[in-house]
Amino acid sequence: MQLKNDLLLRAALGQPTERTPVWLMRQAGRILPEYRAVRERLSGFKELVETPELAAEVTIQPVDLLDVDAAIIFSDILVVPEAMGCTYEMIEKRGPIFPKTVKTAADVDSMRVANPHEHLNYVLEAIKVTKRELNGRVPLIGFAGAPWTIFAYMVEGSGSKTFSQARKMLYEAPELSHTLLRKITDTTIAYLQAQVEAGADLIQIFDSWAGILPPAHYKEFSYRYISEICKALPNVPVTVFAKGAFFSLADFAQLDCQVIGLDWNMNVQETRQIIGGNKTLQGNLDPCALYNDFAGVERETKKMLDAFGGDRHIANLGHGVYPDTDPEKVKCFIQTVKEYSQR
Ligand SMILES: Cc1c2[nH]c(c1CCC(=O)O)Cc1[nH]c(c(CCC(=O)O)c1C)Cc1[nH]c(c(CCC(=O)O)c1C)Cc1[nH]c(c(C)c1CCC(=O)O)C2
Repeated sequence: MQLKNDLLLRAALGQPTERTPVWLMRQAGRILPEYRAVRERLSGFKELVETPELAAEVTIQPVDLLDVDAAIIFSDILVVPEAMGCTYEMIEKRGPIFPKTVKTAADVDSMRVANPHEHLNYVLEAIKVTKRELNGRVPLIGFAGAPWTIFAYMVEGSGSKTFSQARKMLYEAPELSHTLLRKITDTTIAYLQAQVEAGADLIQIFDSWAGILPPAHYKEFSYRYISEICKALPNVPVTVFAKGAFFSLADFAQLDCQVIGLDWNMNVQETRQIIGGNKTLQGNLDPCALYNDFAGVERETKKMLDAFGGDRHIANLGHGVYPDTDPEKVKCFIQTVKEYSQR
């Protein structure tokens, strides 16, 4: 189906746009009272993720309420370990935990390469329902975690400041680590290809825990698998967002992907120089800039837009929007991008 607003796709592919497209990582979620209303009727986060009609409803909420230029399918990166046999629980106000972690050769052996049509069909259904209900208003972004970030949760068993259990495994058992990363990568490739078949218009890979690895480990245990995933998705624009991976940007310039996401620590001009002119950059306002008053939000957003200079840019935050952000400030960010970037 023809998209009515294809700014995101054109910007990703380096085609001219009348203005800079804008969306927010984690736009579907707790910042919206309308999301919390849906969520409160349910047993928990997983019921929402696993019920395609409800997932579609909250996916579309930010398009209706915030007027963003893209929808991102409501799901989580942790559905992948679950499909492989490592189930998660989402604990209110604390985050995810995995009752059974993956550490030994027997644990790794017990993990399966998931078949997306069998083990993740609820996400594919949610994409189909969302595409139907969006009716071409804006593109739909599909996503998955990078294998290293998924590995980190499976081994650690929860969020962590250091993920020292996961990093320890890379030193103690590098081959076993690769065996697990291989299974995660194979699952992720099949899953993302299925998302594209189901209707996803662009794919984003989240490497949320990129920044905790030393550069050599990053190259060996993360970058090479991301590179493989990009190569397996030749027919759709791909965004790689690796938080904290400033040390790997020269490698990222070589990826078969169209867009590189910047976190708020990354210097825009330096990143552009390293990446070169053939990729689009996405980002990178500090999520905390949205705690400013309205004039401050406007000022910081304009500064960010000036740094990117208009072309080959998708406006976003440097990481997910924080749950206690005032939706009116989010709207101010979006409106400022739309008005100030008019060409
Ligand atoms: C690391 C990571 C996770 N999940 C995700 C990442 C990568 C992006 C990043 O770095 O932020 C990705 C994610 N999670 C969610 C989305 C939905 C789409 C969107 O971006 O709007 C996306 C893209 C929903 C969610 N995933 C989660 C919520 C909150 C759960 C709730 O409704 O109570 C939502 C809306 C829960 C979640 N899921 C995860 C954690 C650590 C937590 C708890 C802390 C938190 O809330 O941020 C794992």
